[in-house]
Amino acid sequence: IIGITVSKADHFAQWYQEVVLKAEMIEYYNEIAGFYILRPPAMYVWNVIRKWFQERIEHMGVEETSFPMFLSAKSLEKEKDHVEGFAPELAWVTKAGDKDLEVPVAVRPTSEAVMYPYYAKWIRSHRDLPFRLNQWNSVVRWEAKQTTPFLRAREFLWQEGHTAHVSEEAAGKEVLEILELYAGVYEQLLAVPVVRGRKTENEKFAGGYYTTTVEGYIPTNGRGIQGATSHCLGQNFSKMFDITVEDPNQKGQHMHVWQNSWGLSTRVIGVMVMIHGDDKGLVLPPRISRLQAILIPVGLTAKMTADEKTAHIAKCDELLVEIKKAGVRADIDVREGYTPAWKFNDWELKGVPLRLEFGPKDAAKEVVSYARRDTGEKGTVPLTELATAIPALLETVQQDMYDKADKAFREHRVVVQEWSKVVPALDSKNVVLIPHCLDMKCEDRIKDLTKSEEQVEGPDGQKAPSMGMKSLCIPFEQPTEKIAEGTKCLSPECERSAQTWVMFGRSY
Ligand SMILES: O=C(C[C@H]1NCCC[C@H]1O)Cn1cnc2c(c1=O)CCCC2
Ligand SMILES: [Mg+2]
Repeated sequence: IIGITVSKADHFAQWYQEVVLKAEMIEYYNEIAGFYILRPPAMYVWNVIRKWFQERIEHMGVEETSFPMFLSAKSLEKEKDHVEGFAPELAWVTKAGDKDLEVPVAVRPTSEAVMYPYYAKWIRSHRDLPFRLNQWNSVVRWEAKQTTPFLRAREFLWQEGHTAHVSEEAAGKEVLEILELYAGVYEQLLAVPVVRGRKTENEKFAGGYYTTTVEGYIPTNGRGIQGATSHCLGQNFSKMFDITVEDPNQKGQHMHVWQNSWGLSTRVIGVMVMIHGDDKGLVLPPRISRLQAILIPVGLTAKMTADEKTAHIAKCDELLVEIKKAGVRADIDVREGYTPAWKFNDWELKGVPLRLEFGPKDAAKEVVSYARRDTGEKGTVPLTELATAIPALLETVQQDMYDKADKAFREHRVVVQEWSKVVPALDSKNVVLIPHCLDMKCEDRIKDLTKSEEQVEGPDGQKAPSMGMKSLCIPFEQPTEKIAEGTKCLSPECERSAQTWVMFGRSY
């Protein structure tokens, strides 16, 4: 095994591809471009997320469903106004065997059009509300852009929640509850800080009413990245699909239900890899790592007799049993023919949060030596304290990983009130908070005005002029700095008054 051949700072895109491959999270599906195989280390992360999220939405009263993966052109027709933008991404099945299908069917890119005709059938009375279904599945979007593992694939795993409510308030409450769960997936499981906010009109889901989002930050290139979205659809889809109930407030009247839809995908794994990884490879937060600690016997030199070696390994096995009994997902590496140094590199590449070493010297001192994967810090734990010290150490790693990422994001989230300072801030890997008018065209112009000649390596590894900045969100938590009365939108071409602070940045 050779390690990562490029530095994260200098060749981020290549570094990322090598890490996900060599840490055995991903295999390229070479038959067809844009598809990836998720291997056990990645599926383990996804399953921890799924269990955590599933338990909490069940607690909210969301039930699970499974709809067909194909949709008819007819039902897509209903969404035509906002789907046309997406049409190029639709994959179609036109034949079965050697026979053409009478009517071609599309592979679901998302399931609104699949599900909502049945919502119209099932939801009749306001007593059926709130109506809440979620499905865990995969969707296909035939991306034209360069694909990359986890972040942009032509098929990805996600969950898609689709709910119906009697009022805008009830829908709005759930939008935020779900958004907070998405923030929890990032902050509590992946040790990734996110900013919660609302998408601007430019960036929201076109078919919806408003979009709330959790936004991440990649320190290596200073880009923002959308982490997950929770949309209020308003009554747009219930009008398209005629989902009505009798109006509880007006006898004999019917009302269109208020709907939400919310999704989180395997993209979250890519975000975690990009933020925490280093030049030795993957760095996994303990809470989502299949293996939290790897015990490596050391000091088994030629001087030791075979019996002494056997006795030492037996002692290691005892320690492993005790560590696992304490709830730690641990294993031992007794592979023959590999040096401890080789093993250290291999497990560092795979991102195991804690390495434990046990040799004759440790045995004599009645300690286990450890090395943290996130900071490299080394130390020892008395054999008598394994059951408490190892879990505590893992919790410290989890928290320290979060704190480090949170500090990096906070330090690179800067309030800017002079236009001339914007591009320099972006070029210094910041996202910016600027007073903005919220006009869509003004936002488009800002993207053009902030392209800079500086050649940087894009996600595809090619050098290109750095892109202009997009709005990432209107943060719910606004900067403490007030926007003084009469303040104008920061764009040099805009005379409108500023409405609010908007977070802008170069992004994925
Ligand atoms: O998928 C959504 C909205 C919604 N879908 C359900 C989960 C939450 C949220 O993503 C938006 N969207 C994105 N991308 C596409 C479509 C689309 O509707 C439809 C056509 C193909 C590409
Ligand atoms: Mg897309």
